[in-house]
Amino acid sequence: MKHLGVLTAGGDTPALNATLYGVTRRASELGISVSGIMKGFGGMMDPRVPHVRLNPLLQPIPELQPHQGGTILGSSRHYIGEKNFDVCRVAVERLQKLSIEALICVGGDGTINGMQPISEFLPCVLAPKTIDNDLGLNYDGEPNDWLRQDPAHTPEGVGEPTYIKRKSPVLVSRDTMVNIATPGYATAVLVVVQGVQRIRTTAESHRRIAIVEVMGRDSGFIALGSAYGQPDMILIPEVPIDLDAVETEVKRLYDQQRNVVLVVGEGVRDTTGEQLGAKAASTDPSGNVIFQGAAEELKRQLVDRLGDDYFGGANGHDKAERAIFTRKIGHTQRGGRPVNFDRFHAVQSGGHAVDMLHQGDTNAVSILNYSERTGFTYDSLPASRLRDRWGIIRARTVAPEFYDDLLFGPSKVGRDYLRTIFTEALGRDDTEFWMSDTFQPGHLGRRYASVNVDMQKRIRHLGE
Ligand SMILES: Nc1ncnc2c1ncn2[C@@H]1O[C@H](COP(=O)(O)OP(=O)(O)OP(=O)(O)O)[C@@H](O)[C@H]1O
Ligand SMILES: O=P(O)(O)OC[C@H]1O[C@](O)(CO)[C@@H](O)[C@@H]1O
Repeated sequence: MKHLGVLTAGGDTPALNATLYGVTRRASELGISVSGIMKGFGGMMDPRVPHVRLNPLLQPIPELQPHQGGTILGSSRHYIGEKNFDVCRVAVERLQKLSIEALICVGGDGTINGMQPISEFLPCVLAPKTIDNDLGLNYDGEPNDWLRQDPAHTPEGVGEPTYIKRKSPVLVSRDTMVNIATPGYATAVLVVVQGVQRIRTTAESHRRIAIVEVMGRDSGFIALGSAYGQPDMILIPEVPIDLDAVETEVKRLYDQQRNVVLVVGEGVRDTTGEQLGAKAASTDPSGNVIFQGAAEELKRQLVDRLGDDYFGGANGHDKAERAIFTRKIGHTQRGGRPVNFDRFHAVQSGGHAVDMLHQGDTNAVSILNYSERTGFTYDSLPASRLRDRWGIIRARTVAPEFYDDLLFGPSKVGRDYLRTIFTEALGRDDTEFWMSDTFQPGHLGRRYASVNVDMQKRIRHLGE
């Protein structure tokens, strides 16, 4: 192999450039040229194939910095369709005209679906990324435990098939997980933890209830990690919200400490299965639900239940509406400098993806596993092992073993999982960077220099 392509697809994470760096560094060691395709699958589908040579003379270009958040290639949710083979064949022919012999896609579960039809024509490997930490399995064989009920077999006899998961045959723990964590997750949790700690003291001062909404469409891993910020209650999408239980606990806490901090995953559901934040739902180009606000909806429900009288008098609030406030941590979770854990593993994962292609793997995923005996190790997983028998890849969710719904937080097994990732997630250079960079006087008089400006100058097109 002399030349490979790489692209970044889906939502960005702080560790994408680190993965691109790992790809480029390992490829350079092997004497392989790397071209970055701009803006995910969208760039591949563009007849002019905008691309940038990432290692001319087998040296990474200076714009490619592993500690810089985001992706210098840009990303998109450009939809291809899993069976759109004709379009993919034409796109691959264009890559071949650029002499690209294999492709690394940096992305999440959606990206594997996009990669699937392309892998019919070109060797492809996925290097995982996603702040949601939902790419992987709780245990080997998990997709085989899904059952489908066809509408013909339901009393109504119409509608879409429904899927339910059989109870897991193993006790899930960090040791059973396939791909224990995805680059980007640790940094997102850091941002959430800092947010929760800051919200706490203002909620304490003003005797308020704060509802903090964090990302994670179907998976509560980010919410679970917020436990490091010591919120009083964590609500995850995997466990339907019992509003009576939430109200009782909120009142108990508020009566005692005159402030409460709740963290909610954006995808939390009520007991009917409806997502709180999707009441006025719309979707993005990949078909993912765009949430309107689970925290706002939960606030509405608590305002109704607690009422103005509860907060009046000694607590100094006229209205429940003022006493309860919401904050979305939002896209700050996705940006900025990646912490040491993400940076290190993203670089390794990118390098491993190159080795996988070099060894002849295709339609496979570079994964990070952990066991007490070996520590962290890299492995290769055929993408098909993530699919159920109907071909669906499901977001990995927080296993019941990881969450205690009476404590509204991580269980012992969940805490063991978090410790494995976070105890050494920060490096000394993370704090040094923070100290030296945050109030650097030079920032005051200098405008932000976007890497996009220099990257734009490097873009080449097919035929040029
Ligand atoms: N079923 C599918 N068939 C073909 N392409 C798909 C499919 N699902 C997603 N894709 C494409 O894969 C890319 C990434 O998908 P998506 O936006 O769902 O992000 P992701 O890889 O799951 O990462 P994240 O959810 O963490 O942002 C997009 O370009 C999307 O259109
Ligand atoms: O930036 P966008 O396209 O609004 O996407 C937001 C979504 O992407 C993610 O960050 C990653 O899938 C989700 O947690 C979130 O719901």
